[in-house]
Amino acid sequence: MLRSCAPRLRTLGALRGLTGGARPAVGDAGPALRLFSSEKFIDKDRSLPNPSWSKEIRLLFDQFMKKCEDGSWKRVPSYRYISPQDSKPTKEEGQMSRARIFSRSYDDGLGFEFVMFHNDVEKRTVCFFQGGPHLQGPSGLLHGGALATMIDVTGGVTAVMTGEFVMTANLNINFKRPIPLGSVIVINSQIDKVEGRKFFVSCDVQSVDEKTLYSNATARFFLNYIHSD
Ligand SMILES: CCCCCCCCCCCC(=O)SCCNC(=O)CCNC(=O)[C@H](O)C(C)(C)COP(=O)(O)OP(=O)(O)OC[C@H]1O[C@@H](n2cnc3c(N)ncnc32)[C@H](O)[C@@H]1OP(=O)(O)O
Repeated sequence: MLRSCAPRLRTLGALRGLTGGARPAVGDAGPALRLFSSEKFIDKDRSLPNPSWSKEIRLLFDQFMKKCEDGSWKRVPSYRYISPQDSKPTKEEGQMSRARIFSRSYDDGLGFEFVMFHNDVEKRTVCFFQGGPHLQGPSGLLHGGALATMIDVTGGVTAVMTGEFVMTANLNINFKRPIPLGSVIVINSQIDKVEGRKFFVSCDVQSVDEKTLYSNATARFFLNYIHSD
């Protein structure tokens, strides 16, 4: 029986519903923003171009927004918070009142700049990602943990759009080639199989011209039941 994550689940389900089947505005997840608005607080959808986006990621964005016109693809909105309850300044004191989604915790251009598009029929998600200067690992290269985060989130979104609220059970990543910091990469993620509450996902990470395979990964995401006591 789902309890404490029910509101979150409802939200994710509703968000999935919006992106999965609702009447979407062209390429958008429909009125998803309303899910995150309250009288005082409207969380900004961060999966939209901002001045830090390079020409390359903007071009990819435009290409996929066109693919959304027939409804086969949907742009996945992305916010600093995962549910309306989080999106309003929480009543919690101290540090926890500042909790937000890790991959949306940097100012524009400094960290994770990305946009995802999901295809419900093909059960796959494409993420265009541009890693900012605060994600540096070895000099001039993207930190492996930053790439792992994007693989985790992209795979998680692929499962969420197919299932409901998920938790990552494991993530197996092969780092094949270093990724120049600031470059745009393409993360392709798909559901390989679903066994009960387990989603088996595979991802590959390529350069935009598809000439370089930077990484490949497999992951398992679990529908996260909160067992009744
Ligand atoms: C639109 C945008 C929205 C936003 C969308 C954003 C998506 C965000 C995605 C990021 C998500 C995260 O980072 S989540 C944060 C990182 N992950 C975590 O903190 C997860 C911590 N771990 C757990 O909560 C738990 O271990 C679970 C939920 C993973 C599994 O617990 P459980 O459900 O109790 O499972 P349990 O009964 O132990 O085992 C059930 C079966 O699964 C198997 N199993 C259990 N763990 C594993 C494992 N790690 N790898 C393989 N198999 C496993 C067991 O062998 C057993 O097999 P059998 O006997 O059935 O054969």
